[in-house]
Amino acid sequence: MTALRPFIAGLPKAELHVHHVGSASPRIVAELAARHPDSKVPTDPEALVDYFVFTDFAHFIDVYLSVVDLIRTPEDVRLLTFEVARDMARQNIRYAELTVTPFSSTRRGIDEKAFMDAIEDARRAAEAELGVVLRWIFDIPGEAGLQAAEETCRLAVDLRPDGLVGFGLGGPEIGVPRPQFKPYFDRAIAAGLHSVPHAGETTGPQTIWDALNELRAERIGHGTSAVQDERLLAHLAEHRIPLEVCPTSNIATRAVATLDEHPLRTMVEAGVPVSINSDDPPMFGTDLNTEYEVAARLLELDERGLADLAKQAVEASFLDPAGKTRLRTEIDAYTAAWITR
Ligand SMILES: O=c1[nH]cnc2c1ncn2[C@@H]1O[C@H](CO)[C@@H](O)[C@H]1O
Repeated sequence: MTALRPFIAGLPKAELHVHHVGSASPRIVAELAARHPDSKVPTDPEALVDYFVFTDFAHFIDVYLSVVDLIRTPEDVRLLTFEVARDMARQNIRYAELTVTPFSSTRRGIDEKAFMDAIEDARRAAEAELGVVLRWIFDIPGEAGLQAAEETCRLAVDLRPDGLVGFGLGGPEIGVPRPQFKPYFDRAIAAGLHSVPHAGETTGPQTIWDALNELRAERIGHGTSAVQDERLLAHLAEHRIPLEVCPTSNIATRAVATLDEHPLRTMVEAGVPVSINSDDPPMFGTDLNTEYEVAARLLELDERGLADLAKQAVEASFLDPAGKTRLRTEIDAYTAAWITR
């Protein structure tokens, strides 16, 4: 723990890149695993720590999907979503755009309307009872192909829950070229959704160019390999396209070898807007507060620098202008009070 930890813990924060099922705490995962004993997921929270050690990105996705398989009823969905918000409230996360993969649930037989009701019910309860504002990004699980794309697009456009703001693309990048998803992103964008695909997490900068040019990305999930292409960094900086950076995730999935080699600093020095995120926090043994500590170390930030980072996430969010102003004001007031205390 660093000296900045208490400041970070109380800092009002927004999180833009965090997966729904990937946010399930060990307690919830263990509870669901006990409920569904045919699963290979351990029922003991301690054994889960070992289960969540990944040999590479493909192994991570296998483990992730085994946890996805524990979510089988609308009540599982509602419980998971509300509990995720509870963990956010404990960290003073005021606003989160949660990446939800409805296809994973509907293909397992959860009724699509019941699924939407479950997340919306949890969203309203989280706002009223915990003061956490949730919004959804529906992502295509890339490994499931165009059928998943079609289904995710249909669910997003036709069922469109009130909290839905964005359309994304997750999963592996190797063997899953971004351009094939263009028609689905076109439809989602025409329906008023923001385009936020993952790109450049496990493949090179061309994937990020494809996300920008073909999928009209407004933000990039990860974008780690952008630093391999100076022209791309300049483009992201000039067009103010933020990267959703998740440092510990990149180490856990072995997308980046060590934290000291993480390219966050190069991105910031190139003038690219960034937000700091936890991705799948319990699976990576982290949380957003820890990611802010990591960022403070990599970028050599003090309290004001951290407050600026928190405000960059607000800026990059899909909150309405009044909501952005409110959260920015809260961050400034908190920081001023801390510094003059
Ligand atoms: O870091 C990540 N990168 C890509 N996909 C991820 C990550 N974390 C969780 N998912 C999830 O993996 C599933 C399979 O495609 C999707 O549900 C996606 O949201």
